[in-house]
Order: sequence, then structure tokens, then C-alpha cells
Amino acid sequence: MFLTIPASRPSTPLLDQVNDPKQLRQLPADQLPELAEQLRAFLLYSVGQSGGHFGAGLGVVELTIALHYLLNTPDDHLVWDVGHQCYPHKILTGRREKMLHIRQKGGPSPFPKRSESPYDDFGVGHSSTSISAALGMAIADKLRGQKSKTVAVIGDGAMTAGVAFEALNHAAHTDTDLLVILNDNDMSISHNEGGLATYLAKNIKQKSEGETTAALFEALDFEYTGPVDGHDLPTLLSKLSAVLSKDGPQFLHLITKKGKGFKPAEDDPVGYHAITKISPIHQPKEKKVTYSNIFGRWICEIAQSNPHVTAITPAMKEGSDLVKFATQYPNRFFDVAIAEQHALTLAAGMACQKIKPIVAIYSTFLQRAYDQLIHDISIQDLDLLLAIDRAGLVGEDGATHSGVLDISMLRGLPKAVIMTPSSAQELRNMLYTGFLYKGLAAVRYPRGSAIAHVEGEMKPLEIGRSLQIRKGEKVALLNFGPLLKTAQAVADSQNYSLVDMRFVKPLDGKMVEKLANNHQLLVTLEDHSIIGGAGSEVSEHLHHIQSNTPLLTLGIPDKWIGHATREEQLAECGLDQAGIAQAIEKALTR
Ligand SMILES: Cc1ncc(C[n+]2csc(CCOP(=O)(O)OP(=O)(O)O)c2C)c(N)n1
Ligand SMILES: CC(=O)[C@@H](O)[C@H](O)COP(=O)(O)O
Ligand SMILES: [Mg+2]
Repeated sequence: MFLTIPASRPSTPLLDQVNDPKQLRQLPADQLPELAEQLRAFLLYSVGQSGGHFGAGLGVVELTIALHYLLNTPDDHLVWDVGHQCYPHKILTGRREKMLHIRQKGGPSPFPKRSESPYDDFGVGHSSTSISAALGMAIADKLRGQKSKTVAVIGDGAMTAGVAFEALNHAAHTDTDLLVILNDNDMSISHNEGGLATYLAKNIKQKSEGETTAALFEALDFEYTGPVDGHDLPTLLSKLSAVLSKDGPQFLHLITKKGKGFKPAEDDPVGYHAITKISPIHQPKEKKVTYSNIFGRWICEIAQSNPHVTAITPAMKEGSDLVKFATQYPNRFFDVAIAEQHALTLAAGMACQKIKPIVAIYSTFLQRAYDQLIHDISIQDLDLLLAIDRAGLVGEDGATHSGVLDISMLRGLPKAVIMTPSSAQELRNMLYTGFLYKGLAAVRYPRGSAIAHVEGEMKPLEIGRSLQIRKGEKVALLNFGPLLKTAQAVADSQNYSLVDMRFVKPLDGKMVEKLANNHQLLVTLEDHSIIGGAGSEVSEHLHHIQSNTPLLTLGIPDKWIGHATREEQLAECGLDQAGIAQAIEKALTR
């Protein structure tokens, strides 16, 4: 039976009795299918109200019920991988009413979060950490003489990352009661890429033909059970109960459907990975051009006249807007699955052979590949372009997904060029500049719509050259990135000078010196941590030239910024017009 997204709250009398897994465990097993139906109906309603991750949660309704029914949570441990499938878990663990405000400031986090509930055993958002974390918990409990069960639930997409296999490799030779559940829905955000996905599909086909090949996981010394239909609750309960009663590392392979129960999501799991609130679904708004769109168009254009350009994405084809490139240039497009480290070293290998790789990567996921940037790319002085998307605060996904450290990561790499576009046009020109540069170049741009959208002929910029926007008095604002419009409003209202610095590295030192000589105060502005960011680069330069002009560095303060809208997050950091003006006032009176 297929459900719809209800605009008003559905009646869920059985679900309403479950305010805690202990109450769930009081229900007779034959009521659980009814509970699953009500949980799915409530989930559709609540995500319709709040927006958020959608298909993954619908696919684990039965699994979530079965796990909390059979485990003694929270004394037993339940670790969700990525955590985007945690909505049913949150509903069953006392947060049902709050779910209408998930991802909103003050509402529940979109991912499991330790400070939010004792049932959220491990904080998450990035993928493929569940087996390591669960193994650590299982080992710790054993050392402390505590008897517990530990379960890691990991998707087939998350399983493609190397760290998941590092953990399996270790776990197999421990005597811990660890259960790894592979939630195999044959999907990542995009279609899952690579040999593991093919292997799993083959495994399922052979099972349906009466054979079972669990060779891979058995070869890794796990006891394997499966594949099992993850939506058939009675079977699921019986198989799960059996594996939980066994000692030592167990592996349970479940087959589920992403978007289960909601036909549009089952038919289009990519489009329904996450959704906006119900009203925008029914009344589509005018689509704004995003920075990602500008990148997606640019890379198609540059590839047309440059046959040695390739595009690499670690499992973020849609988000990075590489769908068109993938269709137009299938031989030059590489979705390497969730494998950020591999993505970077693969690019390094290509660069050795005179291919120009363009790695499109979210700032937050680039964190996974820091040593690759240093050891495989920078030290070997290889020539490639990083298109760093989702740089800065990203809004509703919160701290796990904020990209506020990439400048700090890159700034120490000799010869790296780091660019911070303030508009769509600048993004285009900077991508082109980075493309022409022989070495490691990075362009960092934010989530969301691009300011002043114009597309014309692309022009390379002079490397390290800033752009003076306005000449004023007393204070000079040095902008790095997308906050230019806000900076302009502050500068206009107070008659301050304003420079779009464009390059964090190499810094336009001459401009900094000139501004320092003519102003009482310099103010840097960036959508990045103030520690090690563009402000630090300017500060080091002022120190180097022995300037006494005071510097105020505005950016993300030394704390994690939680989920909220991007505007709310910026305001929380004092990066809105009022916050910036106030901080400058205060600095001037010191
Ligand atoms: C390290 C990392 N890279 C990329 C992502 C973005 N991402 C979130 S969910 C997802 C797909 C995960 O697929 P799977 O584990 O199979 O879960 P499903 O959505 O299919 O349930 C991706 C690529 C991430 N969260 N973490
Ligand atoms: C869970 C996860 O990591 C992704 O689904 C992420 O939420 C996508 O973010 P964007 O919406 O910015 O592409
Ligand atoms: Mg999957």
C-alpha cells in the first residue's frame, strides 16, 4: 500500500503510546506491523512539515522498530551510519513531538547527537564511521566488565568507504559481540557506484536463485546471515533475534527499499533523498541559480575545448551539479563512491599523466582527505583544481556539515592558490584562473544561490590581485567570499573603504599595506573559522610588515555552530549587517 504526504496529522493511536523504547518492548510482537504503518504515516507527515532527509528513514522503519524491540537500548548500543536515516529512531525515543521542528534552530538535530538523547550513542553526519565507533564501544564495555550488545547499521553507500573496511578488518579478530547490519537498498545518494555494489547485487540474485554467496564478509571472518527482507517484520525479528543471541562478530545483510511506502520516493530515490517542506513541493517556487549550478555549467564549457579535463566526485554528483557533465562526458566523469581519500589520490595520479582533474568536493568532506592533499598532491607539486562546494555555514545540516576549516587546511600548503568568490561571475573567473594555474588551486564557494548572477566570457584573474570596491575613511573592510553584499551595506552606511580581496593565498600584500597606512582599523570578513582563516593570513602579513594598525577579524568564532537557517547562523556569528557594524563600533572605541 502506498501512502501520501499528509498535510494534517494522521491518527496514530498505537504510536502515541510509545514515548520510549521501554514502552515499545511492552507491545505484543503481532502489533508491530501496525506500529510500523503508523510510524511511516507520522514520518511522512512530520518530514512534510519540517523538510529533511526522507528516503533513508522510510527505508528503515521496520528495522528501527525491530532493533529497539530486541535490544535493551540505551544500555545496548545502536550506532547509525551517516545518521540521515535516524528520524524513525528519534520518533521512537521520546522525540516524536519535537520532530516537526527537526533541523530548525532549537529543534532536534537532523542526525544522532550525543548531547540530545541517551539513545543517540554516537554523533554522526559524515559516513562510514559506525563500525569503528561501535567496535570501540564493544571493546570498552568488555574491558569494564559490562555485558552489552552493540549494533552498527551501515548503508551500502557508506560501506564503500575505506574506513568501513578498516573497521571490519579489525573487528573480525576481536571477540566482541558486535553486530554489523548492512542496510542494502542499492542506493547511495546517487546510484551506488563500484564493484561492491555489483557484488551485493550479485549476492542478492544468487540468493533468489537458491544459492548464497557471502564470500566477502565470511572471508573477513564475520559470521554472515542474509540477505533478509528488511521490510518483513516477522522474519526480520526472528533473524535479528538469532544473530543477537550469538557470540562474536556477526554480519546481517538486509535488503530494503529507499523511500519505502511512498511511491514517488521509491520511483525516484535520488530526487527524494531529502525534501523541502510540503508547501514548496506542491507550489514550486522559482528556482534560483546556485553557486553549484555556475560550477556545473562552467565545467561543461571548459571540458568542451579541453579534452584532458576530468571531473571527480566522491558520491555527490547531484549536489555538486555534475549531472550534465556526466551525461555529456561519461568517459571523463568519475563518481568514485564515498571515498574522499581515494578521490584526491586518483586525481593526483591523473595529474602525473598530464590530465587536468577537477575535484568537486564539499568542504566538510574534504576534511577526510587532508593527508592526500599534503602528501599526494602538494609535496609532488601536482596540477589540479579543487572546486570546494558548501564552503562556510550550510544551514540546516548543522555543525557536521559546515565547511569552516578548508582555508586553515590549505593555507599551509606551499604554492597553493586559494580563491574566495563573492559572486557568480567571480566564481566563473576564479575557476578559470585555477584551471590555468599550474599547481594546486582551490576555489571555495558556499551552499545556496549565487549573488549577481551573470554569465559571459570568462576571464582569468591576475593571481593575488584584489579589487577595491569603495574608497572611504577610518575603517577598511577586507572581504573574502560571499559576504560582500553585507560588507557593502556596512561600508556604504558608514563611509568605510571596502576591498574584495579575492585571494587568501597569495594575499594581495600591497593592498593590505596601503590600507593599513590609510586607515585606523582593518576588518577582515570571511565565512570561515577566524582561527587559521583569511583573517589570520592578513594578521600574519601585518606582523610581517610591522604595521601597528589594529585588525579586527570577523568570521566563525571558536565554537561549533548548530543547525539553523544559514541566515540565523550568520547572525549568531555576528556576520549580519548589524553584527558587523556593532563589532566595528566596539573596536573603534577601544
Ligand atoms: C564522508 C561523507 N561523504 C559523503 C556524504 C554524503 N552522503 C550522505 S548520505 C550519502 C549516501 C549514503 O548511502 P547509504 O549509506 O547507502 O545510505 P542510504 O541513503 O542509501 O540509506 C552520502 C554520499 C557523507 N555524509 N559523508
Ligand atoms: C547526509 C548528507 O551528508 C547529505 O545528504 C547532505 O545532507 C547533503 O547536503 P546538501 O543538501 O547540501 O547537498
Ligand atoms: Mg544505500
